[in-house]
Parts: sequence; C-alpha cells; structure tokens
Amino acid sequence: MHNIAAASGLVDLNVIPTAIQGVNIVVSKPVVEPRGSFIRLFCEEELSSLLDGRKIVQINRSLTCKPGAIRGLHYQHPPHAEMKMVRCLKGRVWDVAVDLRRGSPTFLHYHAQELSVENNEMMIIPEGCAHGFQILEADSELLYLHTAAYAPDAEGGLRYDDLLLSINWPLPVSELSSRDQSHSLLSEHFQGLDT
Ligand SMILES: Cc1cn([C@H]2C[C@H](O)[C@@H](COP(=O)(O)OP(=O)(O)O[C@H]3O[C@H](C)C(=O)[C@H](O)[C@H]3O)O2)c(=O)[nH]c1=O
Repeated sequence: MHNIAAASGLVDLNVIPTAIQGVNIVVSKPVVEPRGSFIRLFCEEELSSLLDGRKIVQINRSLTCKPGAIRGLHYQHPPHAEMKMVRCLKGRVWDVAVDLRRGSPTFLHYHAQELSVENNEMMIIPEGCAHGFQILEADSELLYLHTAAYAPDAEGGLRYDDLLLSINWPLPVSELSSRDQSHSLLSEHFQGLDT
C-alpha cells in the first residue's frame, strides 16, 4: 500500500501483509537529514484500515538483557483479546506471531522475522494470535501498542518449545521466566481459539 505522504517526501508507513491473515509488517520510511533522522512509529489515520475502529489503550516497553532470552508466547482470551503492535527500540529481536484462530487456514502456523532499530519494522499481531520474541543482541528493547488493557487473569501462553509449533528459534535459549516455562503444551486435539 503506497501512502500519499511518500509522494510528498513526508514520513510514512507502508504495510506489508504476511502469509498469516492479519499479521502485517509496517515499515516506517525514515527521513534522514544532516541532524540525524526521523521516523513515524504509529499513525491512526494511515493504519485506519488495519485498526478498523480499534484504539490503542496501552503502550508498554520491555528491556531484555541476555542474548537468547525469550519472552512469551502470550495472548489474551476474549473479551480481553487484543491486537498488539510491536517494534524494536534498541538492539535486535526475532519476533514471532502464532495463529491460534479456530478454522484459520494458517492455524498453528507462525510468522517470524527480525525487528530492529535498523529495519524500522513493526509487527502487527491480531486477536487470536500469540506473540513472543527472542533477543539477538544484549539489552534489546521492545515497544508494545495494545488495543486492550492488560488482563492477567485472561492471559494464555504457549511453550516456546511446543513440538506442535516447532518454532525455529535462532539462538540457544538463555533465559525464560518461570511463568513462561510453566505454560502447558498444546493438546493434539486443540481446535483453536474463538475470536
Ligand atoms: C503486560 C504487563 C505486565 N505487567 C507486569 C506483570 C509482570 O510482573 C511484569 C512482566 O509481565 P510479563 O511477565 O507478562 O511480561 P512478558 O512475559 O515479558 O510479556 C511481554 O512480552 C510478551 C512477548 C508479550 O507479548 C507481552 O504482551 C508482553 O507483556 O510486568 C504489568 O504490570 N502491566 C502490564 O501491562
């Protein structure tokens, strides 16, 4: 999708779909000039078709120190299901979205890619998809934009090493929270989440 702003040289956001419906990559085109650079991180108007009336209600940031550490994979059950937009503010991460939607043609498939300060890319993870990441550089920071508030009692989680997902993490896992270690493995009878 080409944005009018690009024609005028203003900062803009380009949306690239992935093989998983609703998992999109937003690329911010930097304006580079003698003082440095400027990028647009988010724009409700430019992303209105993806947001489809959703509002950002919470913005979080995480710092993860040890290369190889994994956070996730998390999602929230309805009525707290959320669209999440994640962007790397420092370092490099390998970001993963897993499709858990009942009846989806890409059920239990995942999209994974590097997010970094250099590539200026943001991943959009829709409701019904789980999110997790592994940091590739020390002290990497992630920014999260959420369309639903944090609801710990509504949180679900996947094990990073679940064989039904077979996620090919780039580094040996160096750190994992006790909570993320304790998620249950998916049953082979798991039919997916209702969204
Ligand atoms: C999300 C959140 C967390 N917290 C507290 C709860 C814990 O004491 C601490 C860390 O939370 P949690 O262990 O859930 O964070 P992660 O496991 O790193 O989860 C994060 O990384 C994965 C990959 C994600 O996708 C989550 O959206 C994101 O929150 O912050 C709050 O107080 N408020 C909040 O809104």
